[in-house]
Amino acid sequence: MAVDLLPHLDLSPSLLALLTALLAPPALYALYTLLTYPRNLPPGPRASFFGWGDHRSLIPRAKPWLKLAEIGEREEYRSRGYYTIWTGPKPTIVVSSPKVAADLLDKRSNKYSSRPRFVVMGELATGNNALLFLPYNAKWRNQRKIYHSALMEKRADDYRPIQEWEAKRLCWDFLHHQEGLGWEKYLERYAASTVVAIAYGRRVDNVKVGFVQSVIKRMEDIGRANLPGKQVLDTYPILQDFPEFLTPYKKTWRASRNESHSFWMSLAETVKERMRNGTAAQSFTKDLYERFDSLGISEEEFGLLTGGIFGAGVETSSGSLIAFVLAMATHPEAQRKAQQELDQVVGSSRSPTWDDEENLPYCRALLKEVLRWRPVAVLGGTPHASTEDDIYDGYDIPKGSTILCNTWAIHRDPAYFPEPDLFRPERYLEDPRESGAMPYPQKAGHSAFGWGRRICPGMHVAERGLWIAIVHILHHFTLETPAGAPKPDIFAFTDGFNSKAEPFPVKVTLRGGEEKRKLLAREKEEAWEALQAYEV
Ligand code: HEM
Repeated sequence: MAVDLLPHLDLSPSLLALLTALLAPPALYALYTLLTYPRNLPPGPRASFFGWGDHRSLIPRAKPWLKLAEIGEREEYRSRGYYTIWTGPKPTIVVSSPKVAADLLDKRSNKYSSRPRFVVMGELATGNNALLFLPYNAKWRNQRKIYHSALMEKRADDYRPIQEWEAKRLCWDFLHHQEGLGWEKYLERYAASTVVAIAYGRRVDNVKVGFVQSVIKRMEDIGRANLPGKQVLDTYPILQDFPEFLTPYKKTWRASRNESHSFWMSLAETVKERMRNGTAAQSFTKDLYERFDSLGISEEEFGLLTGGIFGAGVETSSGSLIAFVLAMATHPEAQRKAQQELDQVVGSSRSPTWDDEENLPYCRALLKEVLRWRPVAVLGGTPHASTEDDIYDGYDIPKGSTILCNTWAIHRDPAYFPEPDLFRPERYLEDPRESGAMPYPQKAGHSAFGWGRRICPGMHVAERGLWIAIVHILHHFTLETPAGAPKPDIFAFTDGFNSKAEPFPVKVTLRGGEEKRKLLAREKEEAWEALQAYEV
């Protein structure tokens, strides 16, 4: 009798049959995969359970990029710049070298532009309709084309006026912050307002309003849910096929999907309402409503596309601006040089404008260095997956592998960025051949916006928004650590797939006297008037 084989467990035959039915398919699948998998994968740390699925215990749930970077630093992987780990039935290739990331995701983007299977966020929570989690398929291509048409470099210029007006409003906020904590909320408001204006043609005067808080919370939840190895369902998608009574969470995620859809559509509805009464400002949502019939998307895709801008753009932009303030508070020399350049080019009687950009190379380099020094999307945003078997550098990378680019490690590779923790905009002005640094394989000089065909479609809008805010702040204020306060810790960053600096106190000093104050007041009034078109 089968039960006698397990004398200590008093299992009834029917329970045993049920257990066998449940466990046999995954066990056979695991065995099949183990036996048929290529042996010649890029080397990686040993996993204890027959090399199977056990690296999750090696990688902490909090800030995994640090441990992943540390493994990449080990003697045996350092020169190669990548290694294999297992967090489920498919291998994950962790990349910490700029060259390898560019070789795979940029140069071979035809093979490396998909996503791993995201059972939770992709299938259950968004019904395979959200661009960020979609595999490389026709639906993804269609959505990507829609984003491209609205956010490409030329179209990004259309959003410059709103970014500039909001930068003036931001300066007004900074004028009223003397020293201490709490200044981040001004940057969060700026980021939310510019991004929401692009998405829905409405501005945000206070980040505490319900719909903004709701999106921020949603993004934090996604961030937490989306870290590698965090979701057992993503690790073992086969669990998804288990009957509903064994997987009650499916119901919860379905409810969450419906609730999200209603939320995104309620935001879009406000645009429709204003289109009806002729008061809608230009926005991505308005544009999509006008072209809806020719777009070939469902209503759910529509809600996720319009909400996606909001979701993807706010936390990333504000986190980058917070990193900028951290850099200024800890590297006064860089701040002084940027201010000198601004004083020479702009003078003190006006604020910088877009026309000044080409004459401000140091400020442009400073923005690049912010994005390099403390990238918000520390693990490259969302991992890529391969859609074909490949051989790289003599190693097999089988179809379906996850490619996890550890941007934190990539941006700290000393061969490309000597003394990587130093904030040094000069890196972007020096000839790499003279400075001894290797030329970065991506044209931008950093990978803060990702790689290849999945590269951030909002990067042009984002860069413009960061640039105009940064030059306004630097031109009008000096940022420093208040007297008596400890120097901020440049390594104190939050967890989540978008990571930002932990709060630290800052002293904000106006660069100039009464004339400067009057200039800021006047510009704020002008901006305020122009922004009325975006008030709801
Ligand atoms: C400083 C600000 C931003 C940073 C650092 C950033 C970074 C990133 C990164 C690293 C990715 C993943 C790329 C990859 O998979 O290789 C990404 C994807 C994405 N970003 Fe951004 N982003 C920013 C702002 C924005 C803005 C303003 C928008 C919209 C207007 C946006 C929309 C998106 C979308 C829709 C995706 C998904 C693309 C896809 O999966 O095909 N982002 N972003």
